[in-house]
Parts: sequence; C-alpha cells; structure tokens
Amino acid sequence: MQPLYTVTQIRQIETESARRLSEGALMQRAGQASANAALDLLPFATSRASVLVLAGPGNNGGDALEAAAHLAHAGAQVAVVYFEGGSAPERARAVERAHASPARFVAEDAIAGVEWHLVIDGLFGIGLTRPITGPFAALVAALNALTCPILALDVPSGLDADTGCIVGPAGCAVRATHTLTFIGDKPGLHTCDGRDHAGTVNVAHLDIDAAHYPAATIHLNGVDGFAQAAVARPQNSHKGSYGIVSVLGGAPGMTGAPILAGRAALHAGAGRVFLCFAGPALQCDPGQPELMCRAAHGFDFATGVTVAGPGLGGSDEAAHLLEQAIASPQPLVVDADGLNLVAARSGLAARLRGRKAATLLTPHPLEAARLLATSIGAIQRDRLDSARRLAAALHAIVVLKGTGTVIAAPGGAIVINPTGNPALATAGTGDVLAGLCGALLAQGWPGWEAALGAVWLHGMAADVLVADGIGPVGLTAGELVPAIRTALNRLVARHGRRA
Ligand SMILES: NC(=O)C1=CN([C@@H]2O[C@H](COP(=O)(O)OP(=O)(O)OC[C@H]3O[C@@H](n4cnc5c(N)ncnc54)[C@H](OP(=O)(O)O)[C@@H]3O)[C@@H](O)[C@H]2O)[C@@H](O)CC1
Ligand SMILES: [K+]
Repeated sequence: MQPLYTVTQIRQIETESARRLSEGALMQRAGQASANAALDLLPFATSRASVLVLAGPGNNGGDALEAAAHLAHAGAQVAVVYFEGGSAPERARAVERAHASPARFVAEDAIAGVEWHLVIDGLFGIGLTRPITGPFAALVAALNALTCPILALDVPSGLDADTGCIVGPAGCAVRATHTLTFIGDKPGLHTCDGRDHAGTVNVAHLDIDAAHYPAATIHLNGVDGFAQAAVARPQNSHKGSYGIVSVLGGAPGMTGAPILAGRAALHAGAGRVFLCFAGPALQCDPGQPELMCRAAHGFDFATGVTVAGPGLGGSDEAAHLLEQAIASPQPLVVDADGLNLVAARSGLAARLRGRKAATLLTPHPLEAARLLATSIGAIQRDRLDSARRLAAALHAIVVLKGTGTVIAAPGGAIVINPTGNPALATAGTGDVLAGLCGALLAQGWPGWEAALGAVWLHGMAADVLVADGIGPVGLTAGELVPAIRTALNRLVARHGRRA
C-alpha cells in the first residue's frame, strides 16, 4: 500500500535529505518534475500552449518558478503571476531563473480574457498557516472558474495536507484536476475535501534516498493490503466451509436495512445467512429466499459472525439483543443503530471493549460524533484522528465512512480508501458494506484485512457501475450487491491462495 506522510514527517525527510544535497537541489528537482508533469497535460504542441503559472510567496512559489523557466525554455507561452515573499536563497535563484527565461511576468488582472491551456498552482503548499482570504481568495475563485486543467504543486493551495480540510474558517482552496505532490503522498489529498480539490494525484519522490523515510503509519488502501486473505475455493467444500452471517436488526418498520445487509453477505460468499428481526420476523425475503428469517429473541449469535445494527432501533429490547451479540466469541460488525446504542449506553461500550474476537465498527460521521460525544464538524476536521481515537477508545477496528473512508486499528495504524464515489451517497449502501464485512469475516478473513477488503470492494463496485453509467445519479444500494460479487470473484481468481 502506498505510504502517506504527515507534514511533520515530510519536513523531517526534507531536513534529513537536504543535509546531503547541494542547496536548492530539492526545489530544482521539484520544478523539473512539475514541468514534466505539465508537459504531459498539454493538449497539443508545446509551442502553441498558453500556460499560466501562479507563484506564491513561499517555496511552493519557488517550485512554480523553476517549472515556469523549464516550460518557457521548452517553448510554451508561459505567463507568471508572481508574489513577493520569502527570502530562501533557493527561491531567490528560482526567481532569477524564471526572469532569465522567456516566461512573461504579468499582473493578476491579465488572467481574464486569455484561453489558458493549463494552470500551474504554486500559490501555497504545506506552509499554509492560515485561511486564504482577500486578494488571494479572489485569485483562487478566478482559477476555479476556469475550465482548463489545473496542476497543483505539492497540494492544492488552501488545502490542509494532513486532514484534507480547507484551511479555515472561511477559507478557500484551488480545485485542481491534477496534483503532483513532492517527497511523499499526503493523507489530506485523499479524504474529506481532498479528493474534490486534488484530482488525480501523482508523487515525485525527488530522488530522495529511501533511508530518509520513516516507517509510515498511514497508507492508501490497495489490493496488496488485503489480498493475502483471499482464498481460492477448494472443490471439496460445502456451505459449512464459508461461515454463517447473522444480521441483527429489523425493528418494526425497518426491515429493509437487514435485508440489504443479508443480501450483500450472501452475494459476498457467506455459506449461510440469517436475518434476525428485533421486531416481528418476516416469513422470508421473497426476493432472496436463500435468506433464513428468524426472531432475534432467543437466537444463538455464537454460531457465526454477527452484523448488528441495520434497522435495529433504540429500544431496551434492541440493547438487550446487541448485548448478546457482543457477548458472542465470534467476529462482530456493529453498524447504524448498533453504534447509536453503544453511544447511548456506556455498559455496551464497556462490553465491546472487552471483546476478544475481531470487532469492526462502521460509523458515518454522525455516528462517530455520537460515539465520541462531539459534533460532526469536529469529526470531519480531523477524520484520521477521529477514527484513531475511536479505535483506541473502543478497542475495535473503525471504518469511518465518507469520501476517503478512514480505517483505523486500535494500535494506531490508519488506511485511507481511494475507491468509491458519490453514487454511494444514498440510503442502504452502509447496510451493504456491513453485510460485506460480515461475509469476509465469516470466510475467515482476519478483521483488519476484512475491513480493508470490504471498503475497497464496495468502492470499486460503485466505480465500475458509474463507469457503466449506473450512477453517480440514481444508483441504488441493491445494485451494488452483484457488482461486489463480481469484484470479489475477480480478486479471488487473481490473488486467492490455495486453502
Ligand atoms: N518540504 C520540502 O522538502 C520541499 C518543499 N518544497 C516546496 O516548498 C513548499 C513549502 O514551502 P514553504 O514552507 O515556504 O511554504 P508555502 O506553502 O510555500 O507558503 C509559505 C508562504 O506563504 C505565506 N502564507 C501562509 N499562509 C498564507 C495565507 N493564508 N495568505 C497569505 N500568505 C500566506 C507564508 O507567510 P508567513 O506565514 O510566513 O507570513 C509564507 O510566505 C512545499 O509545499 C513544496 O512545494 C519543494 O521545494 C521541495 C522540497
Ligand atoms: K499549491
């Protein structure tokens, strides 16, 4: 999985490596890499391309000036909007090089009325300390109104590279189509507002020796993070080989949620799936008669994996049933109303903490806010830290949903998921994810791999459907289910080890 580094770590890597390099070497390499990335984005011959370069007051601006000089020497029509600022010697040399090149230095008002083919955003990088306001904000608004590609250097100006939030209050950020980020990839490019502002992210390592990189605790989710848990099915197997998933939910009037979770579990390969209704039990699911419908009262949750919470409600009876599911020695997924019950009843939280088998919690930001007794805003201001705190507090693997879903382990490891899209912003997709988690656990996947795999497959299924025109508008949660089955079968066919 691709490592992600915090700003503090990037600064440390920079300091370590710069000691062994000539002054300004990193800025020159960043500028060259930026120019190369820009050339790749030009729609036609370099000499016919009009490139607007914004060079801010810090070293991000220095990178942009280096890139401007390279592009101008390569023959592009380069206009630079330049801001006076920092006195770093390498930046001063970048200013000189840009002035000595054919690039033109222009005023901000020269941006309007030109058909730009590419914009390079070198206004601010990881040194942004406060919200972008005033004339810089007007500039950002002007850039965001353009229709050409925008290449952000290091990070889109205005975005917090650690959290993916727009630096605020009342700040703004460049909406880039591409980001070339330096030294290492950064978490903020992949979660919260990051994905909308960074576009396609590429990394320029600037030839820094691997020895200068610390062990990463944050990664971008990828198949190599969980594929080792996939097992090819042996011929000599039967439904008992693939586990049991019991979905605990379905309070009166809320039968849809457990049905979706159960259908997802079935299509993701669980050998047998029970729907355990807290309210009056359905006789069967006529659309999916393979699901076995039961009353939750008296059900033995210790027979397999439980997915607790879809449509469970908040009654005392629901809490009692959840307590029984938590007491099971088998893996457990807690979602939706299950999480709300844990938030509301400290006894359940204490029992959850005491579990020995894998426990996965799948909150959306509001459920996470309830669990941490805070607001959605506080959760979203630092999604990584919120997930990490929740995992530590409840001693569980936490899947904090939302764009760039954050998966956190109690030991502090964090993974951000890059698959998925706004098609998932519709009712029932969370139930499907919970059922998928349950199915992977039932087939013997360890908790961490099950969480990573489920989130990745769920997002990939949505990506494939959207590529086929089934979404992002109007995708339904039920449509995800067969697409997840296809994605999982492809994964197993390609990576599944022999049992
Ligand atoms: N790390 C590395 O190894 C390498 C880093 N490199 C590059 O350097 C970048 C980091 O450079 P950086 O530290 O100079 O910060 P940067 O983002 O350019 O901005 C700082 C300037 O902006 C100003 N300022 C801040 N907020 C503001 C606001 N809201 N509104 C207005 N002004 C504001 C701030 O002023 P001050 O706060 O000091 O008053 C200061 O003048 C990094 O992202 C990468 O691109 C590469 O060369 C390769 C090696
Ligand atoms: K930038």
